[in-house]
Amino acid sequence: MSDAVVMTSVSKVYGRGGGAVAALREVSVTLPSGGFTAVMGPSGSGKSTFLHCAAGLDRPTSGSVRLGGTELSGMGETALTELRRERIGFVFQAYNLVPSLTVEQNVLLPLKLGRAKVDREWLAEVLRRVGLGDRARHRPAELSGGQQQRVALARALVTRPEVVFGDEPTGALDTMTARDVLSLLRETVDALGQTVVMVTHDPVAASYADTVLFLADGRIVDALPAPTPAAVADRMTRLGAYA
Ligand SMILES: Nc1ncnc2c1ncn2[C@@H]1O[C@H](COP(=O)(O)OP(=O)(O)OP(=O)(O)O)[C@@H](O)[C@H]1O
Repeated sequence: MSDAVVMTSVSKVYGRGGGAVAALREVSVTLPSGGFTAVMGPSGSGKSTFLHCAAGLDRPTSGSVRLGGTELSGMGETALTELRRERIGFVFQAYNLVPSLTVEQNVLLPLKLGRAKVDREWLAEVLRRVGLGDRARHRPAELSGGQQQRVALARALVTRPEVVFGDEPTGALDTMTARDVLSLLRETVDALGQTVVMVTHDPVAASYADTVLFLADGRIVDALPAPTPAAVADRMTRLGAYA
């Protein structure tokens, strides 16, 4: 397995002087290509900061982040924006769909913005995989929350990104719908070899991953392969997350 993301001694400090907060402290980790990694930890442990630094949405204060061999630190804003658009997919808790556009137009948005050619066959396959093959001309308001998140996932996949990053992608969904979306993420890893990195608070959601990384106070303190919901919840309890 090659490496999708390699972080070396990544630190992130917000603010300065007495009010400075160290959100990440010397984090070094390799996220394997074709793997599904979940990131958990107590509130304020640095999960979002980790995801944002790994995905080039935020810059570390020090350390190195490499995506498929490309060093992100030192890249200019324009190059970084282009890299995110072409090589990374995002799924957030809020679906961030454009209400006036159809499902298909929303999914095609990253390609239009990047002036990239549309591969109609791949578009059809992505829509079919997320179960929206017959909804291409619908608008977001005509869809359920779970369906809207599946549109967001299709939009993330359409550029064939090296990594899909999810920040609480199922946070706004009810339990059954969340499982649907998680199964779909799992399937993109198993069937398409997609690399997925997801921040979550939910031990059940984390159990869909190959490995769970645990953050505490800005450090990776544990990694759990082949996670079960019970094992994840147990580690979280030991980190004091549910105290
Ligand atoms: N823009 C910012 N300015 C200052 N401090 C920040 C900023 N963003 C995050 N922090 C601080 O950095 C630390 C890590 O925050 P982060 O959002 O990464 O944690 P998290 O684990 O994602 O938390 P949660 O689970 O509550 O979303 C926290 O102490 C937070 O208050």
